[in-house]
Amino acid sequence: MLVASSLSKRFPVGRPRLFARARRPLLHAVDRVSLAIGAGETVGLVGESGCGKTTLTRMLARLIDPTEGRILFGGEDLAAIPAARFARHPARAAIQMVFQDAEGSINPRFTAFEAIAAPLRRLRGLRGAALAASVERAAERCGLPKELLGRFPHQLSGGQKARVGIARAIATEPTLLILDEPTSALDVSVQVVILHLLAELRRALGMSYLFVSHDLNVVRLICDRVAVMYLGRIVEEGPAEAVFRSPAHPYTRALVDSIAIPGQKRAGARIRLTGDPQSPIDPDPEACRFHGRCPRGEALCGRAAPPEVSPAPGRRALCHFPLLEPG
Ligand SMILES: Nc1ncnc2c1ncn2[C@@H]1O[C@H](COP(=O)(O)OP(=O)(O)OP(=O)(O)O)[C@@H](O)[C@H]1O
Repeated sequence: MLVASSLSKRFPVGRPRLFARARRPLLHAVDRVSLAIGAGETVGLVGESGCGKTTLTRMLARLIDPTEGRILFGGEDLAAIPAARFARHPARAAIQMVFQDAEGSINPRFTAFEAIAAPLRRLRGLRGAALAASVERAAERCGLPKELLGRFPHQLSGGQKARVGIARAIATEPTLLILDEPTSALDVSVQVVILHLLAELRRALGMSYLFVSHDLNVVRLICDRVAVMYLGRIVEEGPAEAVFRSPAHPYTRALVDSIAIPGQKRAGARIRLTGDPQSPIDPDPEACRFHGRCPRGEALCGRAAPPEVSPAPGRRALCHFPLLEPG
């Protein structure tokens, strides 16, 4: 349904140069990422802080412009439409985002009703009774009683605010929902309820999800496929269950080793990460980004970009020395 290919985002950093031709250093936040999200599919996106997850999701939702690459959606390359113009594009209603911080993403001066109504007004042109009916339908789907719609964010609990954020995102009946750590600011018990709500909505409305999370156990539970990011690149991708059971990339192995997976024993030695990641500023294009931190790394990894290997059908990893044995 959505196919991103070779998507990159580079930010100029450091002080602007006196001479326009002198190049500023570039921070490679997202580097040649390709990712497909099928209809009705839930794809998880994981990786440590600063690896580029938010930048990638913001490009896919066309909140920021990619430096290069394509985003095919509904037969059109969305990357070719400037972000400023995308605000009025029909696909804007079809791709919606749910943010981590429901509190910060809802205008404190808006009631719950107004927050949910805003995208319906802007993107669907609804007014009056039709607008009220759509707001109430979205709220009801998210388990928000009508009586709460007149309240301001500070008069709502964390769970209720999360429901407002989700209701606002589904109000325009999107086909793709991008969820950026949607439950990480919530208490554990509320997280479970919201995850159930999201699963139910996906089934009822047939949406696709791109689900960004730090919580690998949640990703494993709810995602069909998972993409693992490291320093701007997707280093491994495949069916969530298979990737978590037997990671091919040493970085994925280290991530999986850092969590306890209920009911699963690990064979072989654990991989523990040491050292700091490389700098994302003007990285060496001829080296693996994980080189220096990778326990399987050899001289070749610092000299040659890693090839894409396929450890099994539907799986891919970027590595010179993937772990191909079953975990
Ligand atoms: N506007 C910007 N200008 C310069 N650098 C930026 C900008 N936005 C993000 N970055 C850098 O891009 C890299 C990726 O950041 P991003 O927020 O996408 O990571 P993330 O994986 O979402 O992290 P987190 O999980 O902490 O939110 C980081 O090194 C960050 O400092």
